[in-house]
Amino acid sequence: MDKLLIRGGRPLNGEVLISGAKNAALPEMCATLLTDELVMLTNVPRLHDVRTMRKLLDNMGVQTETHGERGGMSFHAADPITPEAPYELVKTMRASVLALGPLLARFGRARVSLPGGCAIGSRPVDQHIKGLQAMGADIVVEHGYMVASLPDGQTRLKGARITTDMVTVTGTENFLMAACLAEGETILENAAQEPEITDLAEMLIKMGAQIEGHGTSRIRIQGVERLHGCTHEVVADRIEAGTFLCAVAATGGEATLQHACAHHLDSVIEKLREAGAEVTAMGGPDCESGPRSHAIHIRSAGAKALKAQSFRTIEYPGFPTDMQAQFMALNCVAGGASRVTETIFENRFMHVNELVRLGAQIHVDGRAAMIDGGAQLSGATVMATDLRASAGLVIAGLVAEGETLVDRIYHLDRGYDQMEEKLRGMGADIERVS
Ligand SMILES: CC(=O)N[C@H]1[C@@H](OP(=O)(O)OP(=O)(O)OC[C@H]2O[C@@H](n3ccc(=O)[nH]c3=O)[C@H](O)[C@@H]2O)O[C@H](CO)[C@@H](O)[C@@H]1O
Ligand SMILES: C=C(OP(=O)(O)O)C(=O)O
Repeated sequence: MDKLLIRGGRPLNGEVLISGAKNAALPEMCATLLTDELVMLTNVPRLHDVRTMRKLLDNMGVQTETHGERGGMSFHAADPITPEAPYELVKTMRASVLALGPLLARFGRARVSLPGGCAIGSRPVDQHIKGLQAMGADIVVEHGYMVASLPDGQTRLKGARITTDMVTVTGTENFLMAACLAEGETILENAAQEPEITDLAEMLIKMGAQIEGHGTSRIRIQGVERLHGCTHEVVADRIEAGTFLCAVAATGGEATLQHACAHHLDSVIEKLREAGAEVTAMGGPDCESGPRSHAIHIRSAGAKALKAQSFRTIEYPGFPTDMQAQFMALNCVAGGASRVTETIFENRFMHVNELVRLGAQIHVDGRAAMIDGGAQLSGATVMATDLRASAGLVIAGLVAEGETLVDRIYHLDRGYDQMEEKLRGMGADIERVS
């Protein structure tokens, strides 16, 4: 099993290229199931989850191919397609639930295993099921599978007004994809507003979908009979960018994150600025022109010169839960006390015990973690427990004195594209060991 060996205490400097977003690429790969024409994605990140999703699509009968160095990947879901996502392929990946909406919309039936993914909470899919049922699907859960079909004589889902009990990212994506091929109008109330949803909607519009209001809490979709092929560039990964920003803030240094869009990270950047780091957005106020014209510059005098910041995780545009562990690592070494409240997932503090092993001062009380900053971390062997927890431990290792060994980095490989190469390129002493 691979581990990361980090010798801490070096500043990070230079340039780093931010990859396409895992959380946009995965739904967009599923969206290719909505048409029998060829779909080309570019800027697809090289990640374990992407490879798993590709295997899942291959297994259904989709013809997939990679193209060139720049993350090009084509998908051709021509008939016959087996509308099934088996447990063996989906057990490590939550995003597999995103196959349900497109399969049901195009083929009128689907059999999708209940998903796995990071162990950060119970993560039910009741809202997905309820929403698709509102669109006329019959769905039963049996033997660990969601088995979905349309009533006899019905060939398409029906448009519906769907109001979810809470804001759900993959739920919104499933309904959005399903609604594109449904009969009539679907209105999604309480929709998630994450940039990855906007990116997915823009891809679907290129495929011929009629969508309005994406990026707001009310999305309106007019169903069409068929969608066609398109070429689409995956939006930059704001969480990868945020992770590198926290790493540079903690170690000190000056770096430019190419292709990253500052606007997608407003809540994190505001906290970094309040902490005392200098962060500059480059390439305009929004990200509509695509990832390649944007960058973020950061300069930090190092954690000792920064002030720890309290925050609460909340849906976009609030502070992302996927950045909680990384910013907490920064708070451990920046000066002063802070409070981090996790409101999205009930079990997303598993990195705390590992950070404590490195010398951090953290006390957890329910959904809040109280951190006494200014810790002098010292290297140790720590265990990665989930994707973003792993990233938090890497940041802590980069500032800790001596050697830190981060074990179980298969979690990290699910969602970060060549993280250690990128960090090494910025001056970190980090290597992968078996
Ligand atoms: C592949 C992907 O894009 N994953 C992201 C997605 O996960 P994911 O889409 O799984 O997270 P959701 O937005 O659905 O979850 C939000 C909250 O709603 C609850 N819930 C959700 C659906 C449901 O049917 N029932 C239910 O109770 C969840 O347990 C959680 O407490 O959004 C999360 C929250 O921003 C991010 O951490 C993940 O990185
Ligand atoms: C928790 C995450 O991923 P997933 O939803 O795929 O488990 C994440 O991206 O931080």
